[in-house]
Amino acid sequence: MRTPIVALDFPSQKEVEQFLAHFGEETLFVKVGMELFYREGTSIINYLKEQGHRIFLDLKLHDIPNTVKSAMRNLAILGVDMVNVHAAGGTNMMKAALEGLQEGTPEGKERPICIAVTQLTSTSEEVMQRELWIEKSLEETVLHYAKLAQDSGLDGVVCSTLEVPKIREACGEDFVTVTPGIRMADDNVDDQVRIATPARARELGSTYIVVGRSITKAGQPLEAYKKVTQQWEGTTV
Ligand SMILES: O=C(O)c1cc(=O)[nH]c(=O)n1[C@@H]1O[C@H](COP(=O)(O)O)[C@@H](O)[C@H]1O
Repeated sequence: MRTPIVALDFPSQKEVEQFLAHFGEETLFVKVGMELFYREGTSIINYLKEQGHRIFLDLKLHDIPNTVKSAMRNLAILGVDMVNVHAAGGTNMMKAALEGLQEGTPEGKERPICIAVTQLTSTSEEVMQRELWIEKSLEETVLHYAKLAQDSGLDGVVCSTLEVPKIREACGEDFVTVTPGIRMADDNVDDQVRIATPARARELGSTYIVVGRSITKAGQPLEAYKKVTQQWEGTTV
């Protein structure tokens, strides 16, 4: 069964527990980001693991290679399933991230999947060119960063669904594409720019979708989760 990765963008464990209570015994693939991790630290990871959830720890590391390597060694010890870096840190940093993860992964356990953020889904081509002084098109830039990530040995990238077909073509079917910026047709767009529905993400070939507010801010989170999952699985459009 395909499950969306649910972004647990909550201020503390209390709100996480209230949210997860809607799901009863069901285990999810969840994402812990900066907001929650900076408040609760590693205890939130241990709590979610004890409940049987799979975890994407989204801390988007971006620093000098030595610092990223040491940080990744510590994240690997936590036993999470997926971690990420910013591809803008360059190939030496991405290779160092992988080395740190390999060193920190406990004996007999699998190394967490390591992916690189290409261009945030909240970034438009116009802003990227005007503010960041990247002159290429957004699609070319994302594709270039994806190739850098692959050359560095990473398992995949975070990108928008819109860039997935080109990445698949260039990097192959096994290269993981994790796509946030997912919205149901009548949802608020909020701060996202490069968005798509779960159905469109399936058509375009995303490996995983990340869904936050469409589920976490819904009046009935379980219902919202089911609707997203059905579109993502292709049982509804
Ligand atoms: O790395 C990420 O997860 C990420 C990368 C990106 O380019 N865009 C993006 O939205 N995200 C994360 O995905 C989640 C999207 O949340 P919603 O916009 O509420 O669905 C947030 O937790 C973001 O931090």
